[in-house]
Amino acid sequence: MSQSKNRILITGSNGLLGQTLTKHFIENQIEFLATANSENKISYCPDNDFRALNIQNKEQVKEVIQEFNPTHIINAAAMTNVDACEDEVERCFGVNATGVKNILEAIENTEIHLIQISTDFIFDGQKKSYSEEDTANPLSNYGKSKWDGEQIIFKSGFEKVTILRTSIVYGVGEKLNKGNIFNWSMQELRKGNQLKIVNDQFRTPTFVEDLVQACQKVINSNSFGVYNIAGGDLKSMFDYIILVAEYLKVDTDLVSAITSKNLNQKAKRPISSGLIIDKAKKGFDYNPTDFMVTLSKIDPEN
Ligand SMILES: NC(=O)C1=CN([C@@H]2O[C@H](COP(=O)(O)OP(=O)(O)OC[C@H]3O[C@@H](n4cnc5c(N)ncnc54)[C@H](OP(=O)(O)O)[C@@H]3O)[C@@H](O)[C@H]2O)C=CC1
Ligand SMILES: Cc1cn([C@H]2C[C@H](O)[C@@H](COP(=O)(O)OP(=O)(O)O[C@H]3O[C@@H](C)C(=O)[C@@H](O)[C@H]3O)O2)c(=O)[nH]c1=O
Repeated sequence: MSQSKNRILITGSNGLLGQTLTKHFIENQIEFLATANSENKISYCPDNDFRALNIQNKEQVKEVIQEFNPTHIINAAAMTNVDACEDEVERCFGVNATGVKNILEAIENTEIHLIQISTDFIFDGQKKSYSEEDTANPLSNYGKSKWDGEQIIFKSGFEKVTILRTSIVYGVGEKLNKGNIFNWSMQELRKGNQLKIVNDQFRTPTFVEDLVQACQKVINSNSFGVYNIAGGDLKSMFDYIILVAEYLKVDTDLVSAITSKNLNQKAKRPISSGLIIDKAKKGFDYNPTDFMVTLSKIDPEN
């Protein structure tokens, strides 16, 4: 399928990934329809290219897909507040699992390629790093609901599906719901504020533009199956925020190490959930940007 004939439907277009996908498709003149639960929050997305879509609404999902008739759907819609998912269980599973079911039912008997975005939080963190073949054992409702979403896909037997598992997605967006640790820490450290950062959560954070490039490469190469898409380095969040301080050339003593117990987050999180990205590197030439370079890209002073 040639790229110019592609018509991409984005769900969750108001989120960080959804916004960055929208920007990419506008810049590359690729036909798209941006959809989100609430009104269009993206200043540069024309209202003509946007439709409200709640993926929990089965009929609405069917109607929008039939009308737009996409070649690809990128499901970037999710309830991503991990702690809120512990309290709002119905919405969490409704969006993250039933939403996926609704999309799958709407594309039954079509040639539409679904790209589903999933998470490192399907793992329990007992291993340091995870490949696509490792066994899931989610610790939180958020992780369970995203794993349910994956299982609905596996059980459907659909072949034109790609699951991209990613971790701590960061970048620049407008009016975002989910706070972003790197943008936030950059802002706080510049003001000279002291930060307490966990030294017992090890992650492979993902620059959102790398994730968008991965989606485009999946589309170009017709890659199906499960792929990990993340940054290249597994470090504790403390070590990552020290790098932010070094980038800013501020005193690294502003960053103090705490443990997850002190942070007192409601949902249980994996200790180490590194994602091994060799399959995507080999499969479609995925190549994440160096972390320090990504900091200069998200820096509002650049
Ligand atoms: N952020 C991260 O660190 C990580 C994210 N992921 C996954 O990546 C994907 C994108 O995440 P990200 O962009 O950061 O998430 P955001 O929280 O920034 O955005 C998610 C979007 O989903 C939309 N949404 C929520 N409920 C519904 C619904 N019922 N119907 C339609 N849209 C809905 C929201 O729309 P509105 O604003 O209109 O309410 C929101 O804009 C998600 O699948 C997430 O699980 C995976 C690993 C890490
Ligand atoms: C705000 C804050 C965060 N942190 C740490 C905790 C955590 O490891 C990291 C990011 O914090 P968050 O609360 O945003 O992280 P969290 O909600 O755990 O992020 C997760 O989001 C969902 C959607 C995913 O799918 C996961 O991949 C993961 O990215 O920073 C501190 O150590 N100190 C702080 O003051």
